[in-house]
Amino acid sequence: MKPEDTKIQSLGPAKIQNPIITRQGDSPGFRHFIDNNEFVRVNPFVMDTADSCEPREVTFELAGPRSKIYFDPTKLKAAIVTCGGMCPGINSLVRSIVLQLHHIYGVTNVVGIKFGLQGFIPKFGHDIVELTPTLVEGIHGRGGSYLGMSRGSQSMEEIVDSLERLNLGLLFMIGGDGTLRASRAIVEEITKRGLKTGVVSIPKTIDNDICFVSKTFGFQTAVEEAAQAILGAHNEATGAPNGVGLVKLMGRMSGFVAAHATLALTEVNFCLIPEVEFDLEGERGLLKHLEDRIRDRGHAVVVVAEGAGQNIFTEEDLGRDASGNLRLGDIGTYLKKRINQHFEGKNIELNLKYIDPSYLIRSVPCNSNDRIYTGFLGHAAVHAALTGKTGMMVSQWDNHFVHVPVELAIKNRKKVDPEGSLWRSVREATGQPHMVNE
Ligand SMILES: Nc1ncnc2c1ncn2[C@@H]1O[C@H](COP(=O)(O)OP(=O)(O)OP(=O)(O)O)[C@@H](O)[C@H]1O
Ligand SMILES: O=P(O)(O)OC[C@H]1O[C@](O)(CO)[C@@H](O)[C@@H]1O
Ligand SMILES: [Mg+2]
Repeated sequence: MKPEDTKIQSLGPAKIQNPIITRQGDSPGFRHFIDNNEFVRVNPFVMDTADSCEPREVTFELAGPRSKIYFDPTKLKAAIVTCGGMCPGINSLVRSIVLQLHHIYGVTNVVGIKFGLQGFIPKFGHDIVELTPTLVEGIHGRGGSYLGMSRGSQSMEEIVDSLERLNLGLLFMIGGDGTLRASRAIVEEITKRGLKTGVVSIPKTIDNDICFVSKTFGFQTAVEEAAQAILGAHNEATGAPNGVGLVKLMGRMSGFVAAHATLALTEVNFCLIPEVEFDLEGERGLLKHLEDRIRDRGHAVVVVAEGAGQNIFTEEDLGRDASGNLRLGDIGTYLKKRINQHFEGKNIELNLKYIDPSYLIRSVPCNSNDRIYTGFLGHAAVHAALTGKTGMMVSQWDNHFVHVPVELAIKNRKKVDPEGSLWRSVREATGQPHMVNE
């Protein structure tokens, strides 16, 4: 990676004194402004979590307030949109952005776009909501999404028409990889039209699959919920003769939720994720190992990420969702059927209990750590946006809050490295072998 790859796009020179200076004066804690040339060097070893992001010395622009800003806060109108699937902490993040805009910068004209990118398209008829501190006061304790979200492709021209019609100077986009791609397309259209509207994104996904983000907000809460399902599965498995608790967890292309939830309880005997191939049949297959485990210990817990074992369904074309994401074969119910058949065939009694917490892990209110985290992200996003930065996302990467060009974030998908320390820990905690027949 070259140093210019981490350079952040700007709307123009920042010439206005940051109102923090007049509002807060020269008080301790408010003295430090980040110089635009302040970059932090990140540990190249953490790169191994970002699939094929080369492990080289890399620096990112440090997040935080600048002494000069680009926008005049009294004339600025900003909007927030939340896209894709839900994630714990979305409301807390929206609140953090609104309060930071109002109280720290004096930007009082803030609106919320309802139901993701649909909200920009007039034919859907969604209202634009005025986001005031009073309105967002209590939303951080709520699960779900106050603004609503959606999938589905929308015309970039119509979206930017809306930005113009609404007279927006700033757009905060909260979403996953698809949203980051959409933000890039919006910035392209804005640039084509010569507009001065900034677009700053905040990465959101319980899958935790975005490059250059150590952990997405809400991930920790989702893992906590997933761990509850595993606890239930373990209780069921130990409470019946030859009990098997089978848990399916979200994780389309990356198995971070399954891997972390497995480590959270260490009651799991087999953890299956999209990044690691496994066979069902044969001497080294899952069924044989599960049978051995049941014979030895009389109970077992299996965790499967929804994107695992998709090679089984290659014959079926399940199509794509409205946003173009591949639809997955249902590995959970498939495994349930195949495990039951296997034990029936061997005449071994089996009590399999299937648990699919599904949307429960992402629609709950976030925990305190994720609330704190969304607070930091919201503050960092507002600081960056007011300075005139665009085409970027804020991120915590290698313990620093930084600015990452969207272009760089969407180059790859972050995945569990089958050769890395996370997967090694899972293997150690479960004791599961490499389940592929040679
Ligand atoms: N290449 C693209 N260009 C323009 N818009 C896109 C692109 N990819 C996705 N989008 C739009 O971005 C929005 C969000 O995308 P998507 O539904 O894939 O969710 P996401 O942001 O990836 O979040 P999640 O974490 O839930 O997957 C959708 O409205 C989708 O149509
Ligand atoms: O059913 P929906 O809302 O399209 O979303 C499901 C997907 O969204 C995620 O929660 C995040 O991308 C995935 O884990 C899951 O596959
Ligand atoms: Mg996505």
